[in-house]
Amino acid sequence: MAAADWGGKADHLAGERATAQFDVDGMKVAWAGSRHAVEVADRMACLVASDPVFRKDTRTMLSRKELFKDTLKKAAHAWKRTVELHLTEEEANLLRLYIDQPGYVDLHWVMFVPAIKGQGTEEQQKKWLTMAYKFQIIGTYAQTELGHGSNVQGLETTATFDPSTDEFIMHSPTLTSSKWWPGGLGKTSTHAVVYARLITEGKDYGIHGFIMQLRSLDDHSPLPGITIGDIGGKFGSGAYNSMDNGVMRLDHVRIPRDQMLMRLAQVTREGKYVHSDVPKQLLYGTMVYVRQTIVADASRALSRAVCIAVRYGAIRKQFGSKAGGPETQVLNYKTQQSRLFPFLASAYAFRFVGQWLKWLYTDVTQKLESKDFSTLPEAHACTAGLKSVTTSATADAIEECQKLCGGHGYLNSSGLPELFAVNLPACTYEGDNVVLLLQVARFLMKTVSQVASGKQPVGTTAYMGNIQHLMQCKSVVNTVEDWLNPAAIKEVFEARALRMAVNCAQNISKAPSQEEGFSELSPDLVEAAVAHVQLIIVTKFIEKLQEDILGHGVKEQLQKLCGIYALHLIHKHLGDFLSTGCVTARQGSLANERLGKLYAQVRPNAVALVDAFDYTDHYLGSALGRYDGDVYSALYKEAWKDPLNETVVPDGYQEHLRPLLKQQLKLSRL
Ligand SMILES: CCCCCCCC/C=C\CCCCCCCCC/C=C/C(=O)SCCNC(=O)CCNC(=O)[C@H](O)C(C)(C)COP(=O)(O)OP(=O)(O)OC[C@H]1O[C@@H](n2cnc3c(N)ncnc32)[C@H](O)[C@@H]1OP(=O)(O)O
Ligand SMILES: Cc1cc2nc3c(=O)[nH]c(=O)nc-3n(C[C@H](O)[C@H](O)[C@H](O)COP(=O)(O)OP(=O)(O)OC[C@H]3O[C@@H](n4cnc5c(N)ncnc54)[C@H](O)[C@@H]3O)c2cc1C
Repeated sequence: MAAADWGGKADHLAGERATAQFDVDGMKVAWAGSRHAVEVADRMACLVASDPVFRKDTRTMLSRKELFKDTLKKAAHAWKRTVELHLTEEEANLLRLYIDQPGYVDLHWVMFVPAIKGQGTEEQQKKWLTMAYKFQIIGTYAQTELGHGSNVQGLETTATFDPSTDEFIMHSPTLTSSKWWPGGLGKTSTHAVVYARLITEGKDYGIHGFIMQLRSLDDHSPLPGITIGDIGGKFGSGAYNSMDNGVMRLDHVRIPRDQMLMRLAQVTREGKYVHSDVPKQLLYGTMVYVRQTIVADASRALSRAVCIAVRYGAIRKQFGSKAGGPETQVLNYKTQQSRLFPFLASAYAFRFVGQWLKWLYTDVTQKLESKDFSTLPEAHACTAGLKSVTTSATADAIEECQKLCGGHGYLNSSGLPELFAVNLPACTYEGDNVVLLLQVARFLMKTVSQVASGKQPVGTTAYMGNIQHLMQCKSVVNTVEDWLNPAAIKEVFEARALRMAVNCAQNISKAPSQEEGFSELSPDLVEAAVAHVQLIIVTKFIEKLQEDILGHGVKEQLQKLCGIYALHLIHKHLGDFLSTGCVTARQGSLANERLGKLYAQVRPNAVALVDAFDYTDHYLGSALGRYDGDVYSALYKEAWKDPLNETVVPDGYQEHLRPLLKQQLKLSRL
């Protein structure tokens, strides 16, 4: 794919590609999940790259208004192409992904539609989804308010049932109850799933979802009683500013009773509140769904940053050998490798755990359909924990990739500033990462207490059942090579996670109350949750290696990357491993020694390993990460596109620069 995109020009990275010790096509399949996935992704990426409407090379130079209009244009064009080409859902999602510009359509497909699917009755789904699928209406997900985001139970918007008219009265009673942040709400959405406190017969039944029409389908003006607008510019140029995150206030707006999403609970014609026999946590189901997709987004964002930094690192040269030999590619510096290759390994690790999480989500959804709710807590903990750990690591890594690319990484044309700005909020949206890790910790504390009372844990906490062994085992690693053994790696990760969780549980039990103990111990609980989630990622990587993986040398490269992922975590969190007694200081330094050897083995494969992500130059959007490695010409060309270069003498010269220079000159002659 990328080779076609490159169009036969000189390949400055050809030497790098020639040193690869594995079949890149095979790796593309392992990365994408199947040959079919590679093929569809290629087709959609090419469709986007070859269409001038989807150009994005001057995006960071547009004003907010221009950028927003450009987003509307791209979204409309994408829909036109979807219809004309009869794209499948899979193809349409990929098309949207490769257009690579956040916009109202994300909220429509990723939150509005799933919220109705998950919380609407069959009748409601039929009515609303029929229109949503044809884009006759555009929807968003309006949950967060000015005063509350994390604490969903603290939302203030009210939905009061009026039996005299069979309607709900939707109202924002305070300034802090204004809806604040929903994407697409500001200027685009015609409808929303609005979360509000349901009040009927004088009683507050807490948060429920309601479908509301916000704007006229004739002239797009807000409906009576609705004040609506954009919340203002956000971090970075271009980036998330293409999205019209919005504010909305409701002044006693009436909607029919049947616009309450009634799968989980109903209000009868008389105003009686009736709860279905499903857990009330299903109200949060849309967030579980989206958190799962965000893990895949994180691996994609991280892999883009790594692709840019690896390719550029192979082109960029600084300093020669003392004997006056050729200059060194910065990728050959050991410090560069030890900073960058853990990100390369993490990109693969997050990709595979994301594929597994998608499977878990599908499995849980099928169980829910047959009224088996037993795996819901684990699905919540896994999606919350993996969303948190992968997005935090990705944001940090993109920032570090900018530094790995030196000064040029700081230019918009490197693609990294926008990538960072677009992915940074993933640490906050769909649940602040710390808040979500505390949810994981809550789940772990429950599991520890169940284990203590003799219950055998299952799924991702099954390892806790091996408590006798894991609480006292000592790692058997004795040589550098021993760290190649997946069982030895898994054992120390399991022991670390379990011991940290048990320590927390013991310390909480010493507190005057469970609640006080949990609050006091929350920093430790967050670390215990991270240890558990990292264990899941390591385990899923190891399990991936047990599958049939085709292609010469592909499995061997993945084994090395798995080793790097696990051992860099041991190195980074050595304090945890030492303090819980899972490894000794000597074993820690053996792990680091092994890591250095793995970096050296990955080095000749580095460029091919990022080629396997199969990104077009269009999608990558980086002068530094071009497939052909022609970095300097690209940087030079990009610079001239800047609006400042439209004139040789800048605007403002006559008013400000000339008088200053003239005045100083006059003074110097006095
Ligand atoms: C159509 C297909 C499309 C595919 C697309 C592919 C192509 C992709 C293309 C482009 C990619 C771009 C897409 C990116 C889109 C992203 C857009 C993002 C826009 C952002 C949206 C938002 O941010 S929406 C708002 C999100 N808000 C939050 O997340 C709030 C966080 N807070 C909470 O979740 C809760 O309040 C919290 C869990 C923190 C606490 O809740 P509370 O009720 O107080 O609960 P608590 O007492 O702690 O727990 C009670 C009980 O419930 C359990 N529980 C909590 N949450 C859940 C859950 N979600 N599921 C199940 N169970 C849950 C909890 O564990 C407790 O259990 P027990 O301990 O009592 O057993
Ligand atoms: C780009 C973007 C897009 C968004 N899109 C949408 C959307 O489409 N629809 C929608 O409804 N919302 C949306 N949101 C809102 C988002 O879901 C919330 O911002 C998010 O859930 C975090 O809530 P908050 O802003 O209230 O943070 P706060 O909870 O106020 O967090 C502030 C700080 O307090 C800490 N904190 C909070 N509670 C605890 C606790 N219990 N223990 C320890 N520390 C705590 C947090 O860790 C954080 O450091 C979006 C947000 C962003 C940034």
